[in-house]
Amino acid sequence: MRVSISLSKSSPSSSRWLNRQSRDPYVRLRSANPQTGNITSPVYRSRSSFKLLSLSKTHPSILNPSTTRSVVDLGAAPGGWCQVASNLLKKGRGKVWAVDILGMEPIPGVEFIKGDFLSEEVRDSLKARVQESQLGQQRVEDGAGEVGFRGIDTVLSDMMAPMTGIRIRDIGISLQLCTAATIFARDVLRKAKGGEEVRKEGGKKVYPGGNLVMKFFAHPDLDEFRKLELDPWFGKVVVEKPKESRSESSEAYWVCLGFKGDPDDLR
Ligand SMILES: C[S@@+](CC[C@H](N)C(=O)[O-])C[C@H]1O[C@@H](n2cnc3c(N)ncnc32)[C@H](O)[C@@H]1O
Repeated sequence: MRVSISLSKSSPSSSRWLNRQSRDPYVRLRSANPQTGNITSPVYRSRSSFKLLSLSKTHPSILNPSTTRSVVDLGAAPGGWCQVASNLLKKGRGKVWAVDILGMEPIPGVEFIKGDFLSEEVRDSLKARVQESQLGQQRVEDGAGEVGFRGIDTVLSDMMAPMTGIRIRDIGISLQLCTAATIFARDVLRKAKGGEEVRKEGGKKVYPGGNLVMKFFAHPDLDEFRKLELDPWFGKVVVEKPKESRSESSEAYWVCLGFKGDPDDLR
């Protein structure tokens, strides 16, 4: 049996989607030459890029060209967030490690692993690569000697599996992905050193320690997750719904600033 997909006889839902895409300013902006405004090949690979640009404008410490040197991007394909991160860090000496179940075209300065982040093997491989690369770099900079793992400056997670429309299931998947990303982030993020103070830069507070930016879907179970698993571990946790995120979507982002480490060790 041959199955054909036709855009000419579109179903009501695909017409709605096409209609929405044609009216979406961020879909158009994605393809506009920043100098001329003419539509060319896409500047960013995804509409999501504008969400990260917006989040980093509000919270500059998550991708700061002079202080951020290492970024991990979870659920990275097709690569919009990686583009934003590697562009912002270009002036410094930043490096990005990215993971996705789907493949991704290469981006300079980004090391990509194709795999399911829910698999322990994939998480271990990512962690090993990050640690090895960072230690290698420090050995060169410090002229060998005893060097430790400095820790990652920012972990980003825009991971989301395709929505099933069954709310309880979609929330369950979101919780599962957030749990995996949080456990990983706790393992690799740079920890604030004892005595390091919150400082101000450009009128904004900068919390010592690494940062985690993570997509979630609004639900009381996820509020509970934040209270138990994020708030005690970071200097500050805020919920952001960038204007580029569609209002009909219940997605939002936790911006977790200043990783403090295990609250039990701090008591
Ligand atoms: C919203 S898209 C990310 C878009 C990306 N931030 C960008 O700007 O191009 C969500 C991504 O999460 C990925 N994803 C979902 N579950 C995953 C998993 N278990 N492991 C790895 N990637 C996963 C999907 O394959 C998808 O590419």
